[in-house]
Amino acid sequence: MTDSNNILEVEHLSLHFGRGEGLVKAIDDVSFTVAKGETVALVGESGSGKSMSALSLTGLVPRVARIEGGKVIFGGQDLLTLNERELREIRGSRISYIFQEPMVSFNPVFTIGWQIEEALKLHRKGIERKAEVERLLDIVHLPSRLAEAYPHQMSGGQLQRCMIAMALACSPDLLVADEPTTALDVTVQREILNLLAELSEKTGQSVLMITHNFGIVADLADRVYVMQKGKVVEEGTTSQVLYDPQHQYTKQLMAAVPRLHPKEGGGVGPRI
Ligand SMILES: Nc1ncnc2c1ncn2[C@@H]1O[C@H](COP(=O)(O)OP(=O)(O)OP(=O)(O)O)[C@@H](O)[C@H]1O
Repeated sequence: MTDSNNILEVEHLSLHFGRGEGLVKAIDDVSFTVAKGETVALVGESGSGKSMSALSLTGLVPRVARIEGGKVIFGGQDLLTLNERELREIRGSRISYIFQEPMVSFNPVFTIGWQIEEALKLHRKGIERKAEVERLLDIVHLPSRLAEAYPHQMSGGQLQRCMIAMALACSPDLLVADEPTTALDVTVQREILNLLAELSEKTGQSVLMITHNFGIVADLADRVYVMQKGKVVEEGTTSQVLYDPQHQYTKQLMAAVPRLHPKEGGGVGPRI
């Protein structure tokens, strides 16, 4: 059923790899929604199907993957029915991704400013690009002079901020952040998470967050879907899931989050 407040509705999505003995149901009848301005987390351990769920929105799954059924309703259309050219239009302009490793997402031989300008050329013709690059760097709290820097001249945290600026370059309706802080050290993780929280609060950006870390969920998400072996095993508002988890797997995942103050108990800690 379509709710006009939802920006994304994934319905009964299934995606398989292999056949027979080697069959892997990477996504097994998964449904979730993201409303306008909402931050939704897909959380689960490695291999639970989070990334495939995020990538299948815009057809970024490996060639050997088979979509076995379901719908991805976005902007009034089912993205699973679109061809590659149509999907390319959506990718980067209406749905943007931030991945774990910012270093591999940038071309080492061009400056950051040049690369953000290229994204603007593709998706937002007719705007003053230099000024827009400055504005985007400012949104992610980077000085405009870094437009002239090359990727190798930046720290991991600065690069991840640039990645976010790049993802915002086309004012996407949905930002998909796939483990955006996993490759960063702890204090930098905190800064990037604060930035994402600020974006969603100040600009109403809808975010789909992929994470294995319940600490991140507690800080950022409005609602949570817990995934295990390709299925959603529990869903609810963040406080429902954190404070009153129903499924044994959710309880185990929460117990696995290291606490800064183990003796205090309670809460999902830590705030990384
Ligand atoms: N190219 C592939 N060929 C076969 N199986 C794959 C392939 N890519 C992913 N899978 C399988 O699909 C399942 C879901 O993978 P997915 O990457 O979505 O998990 P995940 O929850 O995002 O974990 P991670 O955080 O480790 O990426 C896993 O069982 C994985 O082994």
